[in-house]
Amino acid sequence: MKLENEKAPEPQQERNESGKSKMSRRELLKLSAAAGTGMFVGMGGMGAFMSFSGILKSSSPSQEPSPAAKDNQTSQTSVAGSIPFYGTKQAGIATPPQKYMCFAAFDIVHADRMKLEQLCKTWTDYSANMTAGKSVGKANLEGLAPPDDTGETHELPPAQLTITFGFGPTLFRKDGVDRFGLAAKQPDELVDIPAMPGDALTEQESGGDVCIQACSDDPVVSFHAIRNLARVAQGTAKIRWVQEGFLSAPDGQTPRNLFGFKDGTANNELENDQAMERYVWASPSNNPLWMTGGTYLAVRKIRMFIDEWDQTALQKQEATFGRQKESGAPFGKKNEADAVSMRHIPTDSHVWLARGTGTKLWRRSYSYSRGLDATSGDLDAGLLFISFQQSIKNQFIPMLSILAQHDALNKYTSHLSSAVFACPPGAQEGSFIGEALFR
Ligand SMILES: C=CC1=C(C)c2cc3[nH]c(cc4nc(cc5[nH]c(cc1n2)c(C)c5CCC(=O)O)C(CCC(=O)O)=C4C)c(C)c3C=C
Ligand SMILES: [Fe+2]
Repeated sequence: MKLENEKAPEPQQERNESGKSKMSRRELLKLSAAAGTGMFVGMGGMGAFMSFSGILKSSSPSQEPSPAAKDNQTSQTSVAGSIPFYGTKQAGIATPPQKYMCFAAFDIVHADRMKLEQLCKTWTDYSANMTAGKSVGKANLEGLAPPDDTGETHELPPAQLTITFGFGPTLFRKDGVDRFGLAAKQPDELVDIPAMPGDALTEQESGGDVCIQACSDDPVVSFHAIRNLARVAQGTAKIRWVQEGFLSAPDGQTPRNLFGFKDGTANNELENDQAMERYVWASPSNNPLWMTGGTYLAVRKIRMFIDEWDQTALQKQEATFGRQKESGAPFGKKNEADAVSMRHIPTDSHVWLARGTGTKLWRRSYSYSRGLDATSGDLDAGLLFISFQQSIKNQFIPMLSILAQHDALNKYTSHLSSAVFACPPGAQEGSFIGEALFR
């Protein structure tokens, strides 16, 4: 492979980077009862690496929030175990990953800009309530209409629920049509991912006008969020594709993917405001104003052939990633947090290739399982890969392209879904998600 002759960015790697119901779910339940109702350096122009400290933490209610989670605590009273929806940045991006995710891509089913705007208002209101552990809509206790809230979370705490919105390229222009008069506002960064070698994408499970990522520490809470946002959107938007995901790790440790490897380690290098500004948050210099404080989300549903992987020798597994399985340490090092030494890892390994691009992504991926693949008799499982970055064009696509061509991991994976979204900044109380886009 040609890249073997490339000079790896070794010196930089070697640093020691030692209608609004404001009722709580409980209150609603009591009322119901009373009523009798039950690149390689240079590729993206980003060669510098940031120093870092600390390790990626899985979430827990007692945990010190990340810088972005703090942003989201400025304008709203915090309920125990909750992450406020309102804030300068959307929650669910820099927020330490919760245990369960439900991700949905929606199609807007009409071309009425006012209805779209109204939906964004309603989604904002619903999201603020759900993230605070409250029910949505009206209770309809007289029983003549279905309750607005579907009810499955009534006694449950908010479980650190975050709800994150993104706008896809087709919201701005679809088949050459500017359905909502938003075409002029499409950011240059919001470009489609081109076809990659080895892609096995299906159109029905790719793209989408809007995405919603609901993450929490309770699978019912995450599902309920997407279900109720879809329910209230009826007639305006419908789910195009959806995927649930899970991850688990002891507090303070990096979760492992379904190949048994710690996944997310290198996010450490972005856990400081300077690095997040450089690699993740949209740069004001080349973005429309409405994206200030926003970022870009790339998602790939990637099947992992776990049956074949489980027949693969440990040495080969480790060489595929360039990290040790047990400790997560890079080759030639002892600890997970030790600096990667490029000369110790195979040039077709996942880490060598991803790191060699010279850029960084903020990854927030979840494992998924979809039962049995009836044709092969194998488990149908994989990774809903999600990353946030400043540029789809200069960070995500170049990296994906290198990986798609050369990654040893490709023998064990297949990409099934693909989409990109522009995630606007957070909404302030009294405003709504994406408001600046419509002004
Ligand atoms: C386009 C970007 C990436 C895709 C697609 C991707 C798929 C993918 N990754 C793993 C498992 C691991 N990835 C790791 C590191 C890593 N991966 C990417 C990007 C993509 N991964 C980056 C930018 C990095 C960091 C590289 C670095 O700078 O060191 C690791 C190693 C541990 C870690 O740092 O997280 C693992 C393990 C799978 C299984 C997968 C598709 C199914
Ligand atoms: Fe990866």
